[in-house]
Amino acid sequence: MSRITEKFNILRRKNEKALVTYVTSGDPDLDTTIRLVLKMEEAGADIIELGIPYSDPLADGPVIQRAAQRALSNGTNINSVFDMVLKLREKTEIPLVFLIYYNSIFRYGVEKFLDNCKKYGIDGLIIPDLPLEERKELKEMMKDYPIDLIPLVAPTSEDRIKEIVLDAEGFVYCISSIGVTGIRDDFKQDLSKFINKVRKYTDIPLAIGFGISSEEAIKKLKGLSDGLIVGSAIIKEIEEGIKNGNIEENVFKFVRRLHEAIKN
Ligand SMILES: O=P(O)(O)OC[C@@H](O)[C@@H](O)c1c[nH]c2ccccc12
Repeated sequence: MSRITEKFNILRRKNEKALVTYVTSGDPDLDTTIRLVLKMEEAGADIIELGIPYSDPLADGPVIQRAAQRALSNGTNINSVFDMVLKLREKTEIPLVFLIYYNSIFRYGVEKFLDNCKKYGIDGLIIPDLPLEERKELKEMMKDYPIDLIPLVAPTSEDRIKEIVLDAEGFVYCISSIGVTGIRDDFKQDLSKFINKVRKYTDIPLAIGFGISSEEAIKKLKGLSDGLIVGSAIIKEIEEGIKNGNIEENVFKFVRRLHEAIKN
């Protein structure tokens, strides 16, 4: 069983929801990313999404794009991220999920990439630009790897939802609304309808992401799914921290508040 599935099982037994937090690897540098992951875990994050910075991130909003720019400008690449993960894995067993564009995997070499994910202890992959066709191929290649391929599903037709979540592993990433990532917080009334539709076709845990940036939003949405994902709002805390020299403290306090909101 993957670390991700194990985590959701433990939480489910305690009747708790998962807090999933996102950071871009190498923003502002990889040593900080290590400390941030450990701080977020200490503050109560259950699963960590690690972004691999990419120059043409079509699903990313401006905040995450800025994070990628900072990471790329200090030379962060897939190999240096793997080195970082190796160091992280000496210190934590928290489930780690890569958020990576397919283009990057393809250029790196799919098999080499999967081998390294396994070797360094990456538990899942979220690939925003993976077409359904390539997905089948990748899925086939991944069957001997202990890595979950986590699908992204947006509000769309029921047939499409069914097809996307059919062979989901780890969790299903439910996109709260159409568009790019970013701070939004005005969720459509029919979000629960969409989540129920997804629920009809899979027993895998569901996590909602896109636009969740406050304790209020967490309280409003936590009843709908098994987990909630926060990205841009954390990057904003990092940006504040870059200005003030207290990145880790900012992120710790913010994630702690999100943790309180989701658990109570
Ligand atoms: O930033 P937000 O709105 O809080 O959404 C999470 C999101 O940033 C993170 O999961 C993510 C980062 N890059 C992505 C690309 C596609 C889908 C999701 C993502």
